[in-house]
Amino acid sequence: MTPDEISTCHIIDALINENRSFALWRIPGESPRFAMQTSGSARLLYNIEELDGQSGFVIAPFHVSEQHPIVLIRPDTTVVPSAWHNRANTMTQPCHRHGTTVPTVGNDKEDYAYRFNLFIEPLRKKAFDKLVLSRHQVVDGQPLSFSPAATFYEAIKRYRYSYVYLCHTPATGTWLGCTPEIILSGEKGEWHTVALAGTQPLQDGELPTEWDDKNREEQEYVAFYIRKQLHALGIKPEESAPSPVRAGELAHLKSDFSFPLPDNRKLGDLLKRLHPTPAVCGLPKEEAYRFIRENEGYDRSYYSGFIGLLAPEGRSDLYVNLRCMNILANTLVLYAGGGILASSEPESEWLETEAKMQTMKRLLEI
Ligand SMILES: C=C(O[C@H]1C=CC=C(C(=O)O)[C@@H]1O)C(=O)O
Repeated sequence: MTPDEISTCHIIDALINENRSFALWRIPGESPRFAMQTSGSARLLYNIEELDGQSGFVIAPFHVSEQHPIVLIRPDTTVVPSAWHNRANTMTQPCHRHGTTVPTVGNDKEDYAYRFNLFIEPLRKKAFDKLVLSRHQVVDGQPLSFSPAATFYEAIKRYRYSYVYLCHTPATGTWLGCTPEIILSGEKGEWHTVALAGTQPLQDGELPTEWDDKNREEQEYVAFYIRKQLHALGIKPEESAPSPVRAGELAHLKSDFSFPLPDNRKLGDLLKRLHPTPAVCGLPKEEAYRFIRENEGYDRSYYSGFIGLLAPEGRSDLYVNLRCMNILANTLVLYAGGGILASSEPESEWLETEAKMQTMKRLLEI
């Protein structure tokens, strides 16, 4: 890192310790951007539609609750403050990191196998077409020198094709992630979303050319759902055929949807329709959502929610919060999941969640 980057990292880590509301993010192919709210508190919302007409940096959970509200940072500065500089330099160790509570129930292979059996049963009985089963892993004992900001800078170098962010608010605590999945991006009359699903490792660093039926089917469920949601709004999107894309050391199948929007002040309504797509939830949606919340055995918190800049008057870039971690004092909570179909095998699904968690672990060298 350059001396400038090192000093920026000290400042950003100090902002976390001071419990400020800010976000640092990098859209693929662009330079990092920063936004912070210095006066007043970030806005807490309890309904996705309330995002209509709002602008700011959003962090929304998988399931909105009192404990996990939608948080909207309304930035009044986009420059990393230098006023913290001296203070940051005199700090010898991080203070308590504010955050959400650590989910405590099961994160091991045995628990995953138990949950897998709960999920596969209704899939085999055709009560669901698809369900996404996720898990978390608690990593304790981070060295005092662990720097969220330095991890962000490492991530932007390593993951060129992912959206990388570091965000802190008093309500959400600190989150960092590297996600490949857009939920909604665009400006003026040109909007974009994607159907992303199906996973394989890169083969000798290259995108795989062969995709089996299970992966194709998994991705088609997401595409089907997005098509249906857009059609219900009278939108006829242009849709590309699925093709493989990179996400770190993994590859997924993705199809792109491009469409105009009659009213950019209704982005909350559209997000409410899209979230959660079958890339993180399942089909049929409402039943799958309920099933996951009742049977997954833990609260996903902000994992598999969405995150990013909402700007109805400018450009919005919102992503599904995947390949992420919640950074707590001395503890990290990592998250990953995968789509389960009736044909899924527990061992390969487990290995897929392990591979997805590696996206964060590689940054920690653990
Ligand atoms: C749910 C996750 O990934 C989704 C996105 C791409 C591929 C997926 C899959 O193959 O299962 C998942 O739907 C995750 O990373 O935790």
